Amino acid sequence: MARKFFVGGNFKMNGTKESINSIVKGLNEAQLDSNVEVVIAPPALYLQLARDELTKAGVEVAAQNVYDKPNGAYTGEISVSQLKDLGVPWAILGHSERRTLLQETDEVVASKTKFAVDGGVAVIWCCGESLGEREAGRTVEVVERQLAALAAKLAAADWSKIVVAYEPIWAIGTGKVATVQQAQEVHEAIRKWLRANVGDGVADDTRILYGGSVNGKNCKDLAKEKDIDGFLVGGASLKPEFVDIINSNL
Ligand SMILES: O=C(COP(=O)(O)O)NO
Repeated sequence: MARKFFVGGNFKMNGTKESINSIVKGLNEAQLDSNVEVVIAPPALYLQLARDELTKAGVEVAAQNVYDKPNGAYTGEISVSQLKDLGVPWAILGHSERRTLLQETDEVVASKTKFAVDGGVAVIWCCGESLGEREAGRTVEVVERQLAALAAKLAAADWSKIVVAYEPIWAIGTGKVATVQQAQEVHEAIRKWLRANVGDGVADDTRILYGGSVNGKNCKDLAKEKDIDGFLVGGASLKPEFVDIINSNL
């Protein structure tokens, strides 16, 4: 099955009602490649606004986190069932900023991912290594460790609700994008791991996104790589060039 190109916009803890309205309006009016699946992830406080204002076919909204328990006494957490109630079909989980700043472990991320998928919310699952791990030649080892923790929780059918995002921590927010070769090498290793440990169908069908200083200029060369199926974009998703990244295959 051909993998549909996928571009996610991770707004992180940025934006106001006005700025998010403006981004959504811009997407509603933009000429977007119809062969691309687009998901934007505003801060949780603005999910309803984005959901209600978004009219563009092929563009959905995502939360930036969920909790892995049913509704209840979990102050401050984000509920899967309430995302469904709001009509939010996606969540970004395991972002390196939550793994490092909030100490989310491989197991916590895997548990949240399984809980979200079981609750009907599809997941952009993030992985990636630190600069120290890359310099020590441990990139693939780290990503495989993260994948193994995820696979241990998932049933085979769950993978159809998962998009993998490889985001080298040293490229996030730094302007230092991975080279095409660096990115393709890790994407190829991820797909190889999926083939060996989950199966051919999941390996062939799972979109693997690259994230880390993607912009309107570097996206085209990255998009040409056989195992790069799209992007998870941070800073540039807040700018008009996000449309260029969505259209990077045109
Ligand atoms: O964290 C990122 C990437 O951020 P930047 O594009 O700003 O490097 N995506 O989730």
